[in-house]
This record gives sequence, structure tokens and C-alpha cells, in this order.
Amino acid sequence: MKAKKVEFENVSKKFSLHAKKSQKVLNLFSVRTKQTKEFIALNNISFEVYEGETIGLVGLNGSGKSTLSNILGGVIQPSEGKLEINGETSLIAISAGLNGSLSGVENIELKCLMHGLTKAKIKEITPSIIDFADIGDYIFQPVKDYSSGMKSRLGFAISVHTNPDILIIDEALSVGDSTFAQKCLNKMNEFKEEGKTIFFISHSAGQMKKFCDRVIWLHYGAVKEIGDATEVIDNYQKFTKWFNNLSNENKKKHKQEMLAKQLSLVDHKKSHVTEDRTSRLKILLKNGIVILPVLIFTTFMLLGF
Ligand SMILES: Nc1ncnc2c1ncn2[C@@H]1O[C@H](COP(=O)(O)OP(=O)(O)OP(=O)(O)O)[C@@H](O)[C@H]1O
Repeated sequence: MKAKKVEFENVSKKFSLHAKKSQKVLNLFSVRTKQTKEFIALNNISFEVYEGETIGLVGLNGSGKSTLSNILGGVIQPSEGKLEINGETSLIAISAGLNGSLSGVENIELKCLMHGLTKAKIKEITPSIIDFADIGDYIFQPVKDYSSGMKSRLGFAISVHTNPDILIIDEALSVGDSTFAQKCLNKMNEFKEEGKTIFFISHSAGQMKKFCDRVIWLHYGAVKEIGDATEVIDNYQKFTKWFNNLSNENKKKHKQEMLAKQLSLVDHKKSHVTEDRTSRLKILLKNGIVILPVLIFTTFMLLGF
């Protein structure tokens, strides 16, 4: 039987939607119940993935694909639920993982060290990473000067050389040119043959059908379908066709209705009393350093000193 690599059991991710700064300050001193809006980006997600499987993630913009891949890659933690990941993960995303002020070569060293590779091993594989990335002299320039395609090339090159058990590719192929995309797809095939697990996010239905065994269709934070890649992609395409044929007004209405379901009002005083009080105290102390001298100064002024 194949080994289980990933299990999500009722995993949810909520993001706090902060009010205006002035409201935050009022909340700090308020004795009344403090309420915050929370956005449920992922709601009760459950699935299991086994060794050697390639899993696609599809869904409209904002459906939660990157949130899920960031949880898989350990970039963010879930708010609720149980998560089991057996093996080392490596996330390749356009915006993740590279340090903008360091050069390409320095990023190679840093990321490899973070993956636990020895200095000797890093020295051995660096030429191969540089060769795979194929970005010329830019490899010695700070990453902040790279195009998104260059970042994706470097990110992909480093990740595949650190030999992860679970590879998560979040739209990283969509920004490169077709030659590079093909090179990455070949590498992904090698990974597949070695029995590694891959999560693949792409807006290309063709690539999804070709590479994925199963697909998870996320719809406004929930799993709409999970199953055979061709079947789910076909259903998803039927849905996008229906959606794209809606008038702009109806599209907006549909989106608003779905997004409203993802919002919830949280009563912080009831649910996080202890955490709330300690964090309030911390903020008050921090702000006190600024506020106290101002108060003393104002009092002196008013008293006519
Ligand atoms: N840090 C955050 N704070 C508040 N809301 C967030 C945060 N990160 C993501 N979201 C919201 O969570 C939802 C899911 O976002 P996510 O980026 O996971 O979607 P996606 O499916 O990857 O979208 P896309 O296809 O556009 O990349 C979106 O509505 C987004 O606005």
C-alpha cells in the first residue's frame, strides 16, 4: 500500500480583516465587546494524498489555492483542523521564498542551507542550479531587480535541486516562457517517476489534465469537487463557461453572494478573553512609551509651566 504523504482534516484558515486605525485605537480602550470581521479563506478542507500522486488545484481567483499551498509549504498555519505532512515540502511560487536584497547566488546558498544541505553539497550543486535557472549574469544581481519570470526560474531551479519529498508549484510556470515551462514539466515528470508527491496550481487545463492524477476544485474556500483529473477539470471548465457567459452585473452579484458567506463577525471578548487582554496590555504598554511623554508635556503646558 502507498504511504500517506499529506492529510488535511477539517482544515480552516481565517484572516482578520482589520478596521481603520482609528477604530483599532478605540477598540483598545473600549470596555464594550470588541468585534472583528474575519474572512474564511479555507473552510473545513479534508483530503488525503499518497506517495507518487500529482494533485492539481483549480478554482476562480480568490478561491483559496495559494492559501492552501502556503499551508502545505509551512508559510502559514491553519486556524483550525488537523494537518499531517510526512516529508519535506518545497514551495515554488512567484512571490515566495527569495530574499530580494540578496543576489541569485546568495539566495541559492541561503535556501539550500534552510533545507539542511551542507556547505560542500551546496558548492557541488550550485553550478547545476545556475545552469537550470539560465538567467545569465542576473544570477549575480539582487533578486529585487529580477522579472517575475526570472524569479520563477531561480525558485524552480533551487527547489528541484534540494530534493524535496513534496513539491508545491503555485503558478510558477505561468510566468516563464514556453521553453522553460517545458523544462520544468520534464523535471516534474522525473519527480513523478521517482514516486514523489506534487501539488500543481496552474490555469492551464491542458497541463492539469496531462500531469495530474487527481484534482481538487476549490470554490470560495470550500472543496467543490475532488477526484479524477479529467473529470474534475471538465466540470470546472463547464462551470467557468457558465460563469463567463453571465453578464458583468450577474458575475458581480454571484461573487458578492459567495464572498458574503465567507465573512463572519467574531466576538473577541467571548472567544479569546485571555489572549485579548494580554495583547491589549502589550499594545497599551507599547503605546504608553509614546503617549505618556505627550500627556506629561500637555499637562505641563495646561498648568502654565
Ligand atoms: N493575509 C490575508 N488577509 C486577508 N485576506 C486574505 C489574505 N490572504 C488571502 N486572503 C483572501 O483569501 C482568499 C483566498 O486567496 P488566495 O490567494 O488563496 O486565492 P487564490 O485561489 O490563490 O487566488 P488567485 O487565483 O487569484 O491566485 C482571497 O479572497 C484573498 O483576498
